Amino acid sequence: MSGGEQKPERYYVGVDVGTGSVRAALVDQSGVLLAFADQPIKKWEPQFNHHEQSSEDIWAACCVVTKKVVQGIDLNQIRGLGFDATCSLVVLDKQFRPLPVNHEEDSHRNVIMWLDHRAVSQVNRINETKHSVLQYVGGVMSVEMQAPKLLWLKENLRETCWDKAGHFFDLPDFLSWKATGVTARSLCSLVCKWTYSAERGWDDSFWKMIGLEDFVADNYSKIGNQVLPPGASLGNGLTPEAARDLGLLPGIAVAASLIDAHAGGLGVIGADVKGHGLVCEGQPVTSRLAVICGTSSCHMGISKDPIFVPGVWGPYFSAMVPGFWLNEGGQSVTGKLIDHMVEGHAAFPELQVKATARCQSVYAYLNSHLDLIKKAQPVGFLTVDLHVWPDFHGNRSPLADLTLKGMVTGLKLSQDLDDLAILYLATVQAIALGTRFIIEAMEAAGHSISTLFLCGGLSKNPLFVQMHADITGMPVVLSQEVESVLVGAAILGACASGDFASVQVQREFHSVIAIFRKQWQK
Ligand SMILES: Nc1ncnc2c1ncn2[C@@H]1O[C@H](COP(=O)(O)OP(=O)(O)O)[C@@H](O)[C@H]1O
Ligand SMILES: O=C(CO)[C@H](O)[C@H](O)COP(=O)(O)O
Repeated sequence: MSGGEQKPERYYVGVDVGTGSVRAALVDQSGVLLAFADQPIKKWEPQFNHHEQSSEDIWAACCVVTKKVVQGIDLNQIRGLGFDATCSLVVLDKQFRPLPVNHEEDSHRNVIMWLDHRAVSQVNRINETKHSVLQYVGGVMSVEMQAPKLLWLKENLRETCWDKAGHFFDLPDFLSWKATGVTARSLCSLVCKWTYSAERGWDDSFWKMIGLEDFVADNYSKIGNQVLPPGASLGNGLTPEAARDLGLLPGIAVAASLIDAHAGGLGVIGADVKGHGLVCEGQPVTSRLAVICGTSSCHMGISKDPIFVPGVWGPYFSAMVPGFWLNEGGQSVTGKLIDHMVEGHAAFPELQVKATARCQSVYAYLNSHLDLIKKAQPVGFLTVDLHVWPDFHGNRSPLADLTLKGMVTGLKLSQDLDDLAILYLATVQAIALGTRFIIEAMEAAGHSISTLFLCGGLSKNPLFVQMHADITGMPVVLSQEVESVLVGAAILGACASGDFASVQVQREFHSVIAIFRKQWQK
């Protein structure tokens, strides 16, 4: 700027709580990520299909990573803070203390994780009601949503948990409460996981029909009766106590949160694609599908009018992009499945030794190993005799059948590194075929999708991205900013501060770094 004072830079902090770790980023006004930190979080699996976490452990990790990313920055320049998180269920008593969600009465473990499948009997009974709210979750409620888990707590932990409970939070809303003391819930969590309607609010008849009339009787105070759009500013901002914990100044704006997949969707779906020759250039944003690939994969497609896709969650109004309906397809375990297949193979110790010797991750090593053994054929052809059915944790979309199991066909007696590499490739291909299956269901119902926008941990794996391009036949776009989920969280903070008028930021905020196109024809 000539002749005048340079305006001080404005910064935003985004905090992303994934399944395995918490990440934070310091982001500037143009969406550039200036600092990044991550920290693992604890998980417990006390019995098969029971997955638990600790809200105190998660908050402590949020504090560690936030302090790290703001080191050396003038705290007065930090204008806003946004959180996103997995859609896990946090249980607190009337004084906001953690309550146990387990038979062992370990109150440290007060979070039922999103992938927990303990409430099978409860979700089956909920689905048998055929209540009209089910139309808005793809026709069938998933065991991973909150209503069946709440019913499980009432039926199984009546005295130790249910009767003492004062607050049930989706994890993203727990974090914004912890930062501000405001118990308002985000429209995103309530619409996507709790059957709330942006247009009609709670449906009393649903909760009465499934045996959770308690919530109606107390006017939904335990699950949320104040609902705000993602990015809305909460109360008076950061409380002095939370500011001390996080290493920030009290009073900075804190936003109503988003679920992690939705923050990723927001972080990539508006990318500026000008000049890349992509078919979606100049087309409505509804021709784009954001795919957020971490422990799970989530397929976020938006539309101007509601589209009912059997087996695909939604349509949800304004749950990700304001004014648009959202359909959310999903595969419950994708990153977790790849890790499971690779780490469980007899040749894994050998792989670890070889990858370490080359200072590579096991996945970078496997990708180069596949390149070596493919000879003249495209790498995808290495699996003509080996196939994986990827529903090791049930099928979220589009079959919506949690009883499905995984399958591998074409196994041989040998268990060397070549076999491991090919099994890994077949798993990645199975996941990409699952994405194609979801896209086909969405298109059959009325979506018209031409381009995929990927983010999340698996988007750092070029083989995973290429297989999505080969198998769907669509170009796959990666954003300049690899940590796009964190960009989504930071956008929330910018919106809460008033610096951005809406979470729908200008396209220039996120630019494209790489495009993967289909490499071979059948
Ligand atoms: N550089 C990488 N190459 C290959 N896979 C990766 C890479 N980084 C992360 N992943 C995979 O991504 C998954 C985790 O993604 P992430 O987005 O961190 O998950 P979450 O948000 O669920 O915690 C894991 O399965 C991990 O193996
Ligand atoms: O249900 C979801 C989003 O609606 C996600 O699967 C869940 O939040 C877990 O996310 P991640 O795989 O990033 O840990």
